[in-house]
Amino acid sequence: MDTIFALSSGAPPAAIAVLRISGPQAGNALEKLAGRLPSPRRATLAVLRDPDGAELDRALVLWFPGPATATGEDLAELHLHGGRAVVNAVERSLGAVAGLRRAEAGEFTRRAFANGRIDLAEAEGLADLLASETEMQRRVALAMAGGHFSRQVDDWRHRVLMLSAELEAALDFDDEDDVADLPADFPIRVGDIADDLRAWLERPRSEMLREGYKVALGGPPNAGKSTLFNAIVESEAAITSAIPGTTRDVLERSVAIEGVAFTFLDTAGLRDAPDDAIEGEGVERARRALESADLVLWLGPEGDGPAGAWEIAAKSDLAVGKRDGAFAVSALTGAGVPALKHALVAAARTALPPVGQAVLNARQFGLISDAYSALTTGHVDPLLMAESLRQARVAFDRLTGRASTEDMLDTLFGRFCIGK
Ligand SMILES: Nc1nc2c(ncn2[C@@H]2O[C@H](COP(=O)(O)OP(=O)(O)OP(=O)(O)O)[C@@H](O)[C@H]2O)c(=O)[nH]1
Ligand SMILES: [K+]
Ligand SMILES: [Mg+2]
Repeated sequence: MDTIFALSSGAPPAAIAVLRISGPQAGNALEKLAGRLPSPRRATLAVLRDPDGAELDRALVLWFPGPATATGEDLAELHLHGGRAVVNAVERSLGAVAGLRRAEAGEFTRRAFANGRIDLAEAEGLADLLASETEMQRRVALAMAGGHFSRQVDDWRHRVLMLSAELEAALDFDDEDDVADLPADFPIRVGDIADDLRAWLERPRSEMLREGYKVALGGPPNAGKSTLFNAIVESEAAITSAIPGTTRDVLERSVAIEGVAFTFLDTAGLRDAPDDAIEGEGVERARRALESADLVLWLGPEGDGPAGAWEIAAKSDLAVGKRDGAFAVSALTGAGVPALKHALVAAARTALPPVGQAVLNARQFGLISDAYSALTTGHVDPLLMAESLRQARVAFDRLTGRASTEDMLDTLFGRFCIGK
């Protein structure tokens, strides 16, 4: 097993740069640079020297003997002065120690997983935590990284395992030529687990957190969609003009409002007889975008928008289309825009997971669905039921990584930066 090292803090220059070393040679490497091995788990001031004895830096060093460490291996940390040349020089000296090499992306975390320090669901949560950009993403990722979901999966797995064991016992006990019956309370107990799974399947999904709450602006040409879009995303992203049919492609902008992630879509004006084939294609794309959105802001005639759309009375400064039940906004003066944004945040929050609640990503959703299908087949034959229970257990094992493929691990750990 190689010993790996990498810069685990941000890019220099910075006040401090943290280099991590993990693996069987970590202690040896630290001793070579610092002259001696400090007491475990105590920050110690040390002069680091290269193999020729020349001073590299004066640094805080930490020594964590394995296996009770973040990676499950011997681990050392060097807190250096965060200059590019300092980091380069120390990395050069580490590279010269036999058995040491630079870490690949996510390799520290992968070792933590391989050594059972974290499970797969926690690793996924960690990846999301590092990638999180909004307050809401951070909180959900933290809940996943904290093992809440993993504990839940372990509970399901344990319950299914108990049922399997009881079933095996019942099958063994039975006469060879007699047909065994399911224990009486079985359907109820299997159903209880299935109900739990369904509750998780009904939760909002993590893609929604990552991509944000999707809001599309729709309506006839010149309704003021692009101008309102620009006002909401606070940039001149879309071209606006007095010419109907200005917007052709669907334009996307992701922004966070009050800590909630949104993706806004500006679309071509809908009309039945477009000027040309290009506008016609634009109208097609607009219709698809409106269908795909979580919410549509409709800037057209009352009742003409898609079901569930919010009616927007745009250009309120002109006092043309004022009407009840519609948001009056003027993208030109800004009137009504803050109120609209506020209402959007409230709507997004109800559609997004509550604070601190863990959510499923696409992979987890698929596996929970598999387990759910296996447990809702309604088998009364004990042998078939035993097989269903086994299938559910396989899905649970894949969730926490008890059973996982190399491909999947490569994909997951490749998401991390080097040094994590
Ligand atoms: N007075 C006033 N004019 C506005 C307002 N919003 C947009 N306009 C004008 O309305 C015209 C059309 O605006 P756009 O934002 O291009 O309208 P659109 O719905 O995106 O149009 P298409 O992309 O062609 O479908 C432009 O001349 C804008 O300046 C507003 O709030 N008040
Ligand atoms: K226009
Ligand atoms: Mg437009």
